[in-house]
Amino acid sequence: MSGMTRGKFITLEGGEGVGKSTNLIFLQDYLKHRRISAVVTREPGGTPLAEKLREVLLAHGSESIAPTTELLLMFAARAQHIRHVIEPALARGEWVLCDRFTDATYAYQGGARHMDCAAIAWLENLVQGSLRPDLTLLLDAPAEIGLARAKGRRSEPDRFETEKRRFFEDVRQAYLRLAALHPERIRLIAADRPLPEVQADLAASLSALLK
Ligand SMILES: Nc1ncnc2c1ncn2[C@@H]1O[C@H](COP(=O)(O)OP(=O)(O)OP(=O)(O)O)[C@@H](O)[C@H]1O
Ligand SMILES: Cc1cn([C@H]2C[C@H](O)[C@@H](COP(=O)(O)O)O2)c(=O)[nH]c1=O
Repeated sequence: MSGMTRGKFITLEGGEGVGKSTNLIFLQDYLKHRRISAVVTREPGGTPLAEKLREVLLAHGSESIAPTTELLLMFAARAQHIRHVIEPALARGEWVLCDRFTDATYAYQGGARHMDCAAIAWLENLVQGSLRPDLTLLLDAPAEIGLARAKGRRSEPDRFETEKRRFFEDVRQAYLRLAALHPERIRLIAADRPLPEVQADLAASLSALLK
């Protein structure tokens, strides 16, 4: 048996354009300065097959994707990601910084598509076993702020980004309910502030795990 200490699993969550990708890079640098190697990855995606599923999930196609199909594809991608990227990295003692994970499924498929949360919980147990994030950093901002930031960045909105405003408000409320339900794991961080302020809070949250 190896005496290797298992790495920590950190997820970043929040609605569209709140700053997850930007701040993942910041957190990777923060850890690097403390000599902690971290794998940065994302969902849906993170392996070649999971990235193909991401393309299917985000593309506009002639055939609409049923909510159940969407839910199952999210978990199919996650199963690959856990098996080929997340678990091996944690077992090697590396940290994993992941742009979205299962809280996104509760927020988008549960909160906004109104899929049954008990079904999501069943799939979560099937696909993840006992794997849960050690810490989740939830970036919170009014939907219109995140959508405006995302619009400024990309020319073509993806399948989710063309949903109606109500969808993103439901996503935000579902995330806030998750934060209230799991205060021991989820740190709520106001993302509608200048980046240095957001990053000071992120660093403080992460530093608690380094003690
Ligand atoms: N606190 C902030 N203040 C102002 N602009 C910000 C802030 N954080 C991020 N941005 C900018 O907003 C845009 C979206 O940020 P980013 O791509 O990191 O968001 P995201 O949450 O990863 O988006 P998506 O959900 O679409 O993947 C980028 O142009 C980024 O530079
Ligand atoms: C993991 C996960 C993601 N989604 C949605 C949320 C976003 O709209 C897209 C991913 O694109 P982004 O670049 O991260 O914004 O997928 C979801 O609906 N359910 C999930 O479990």
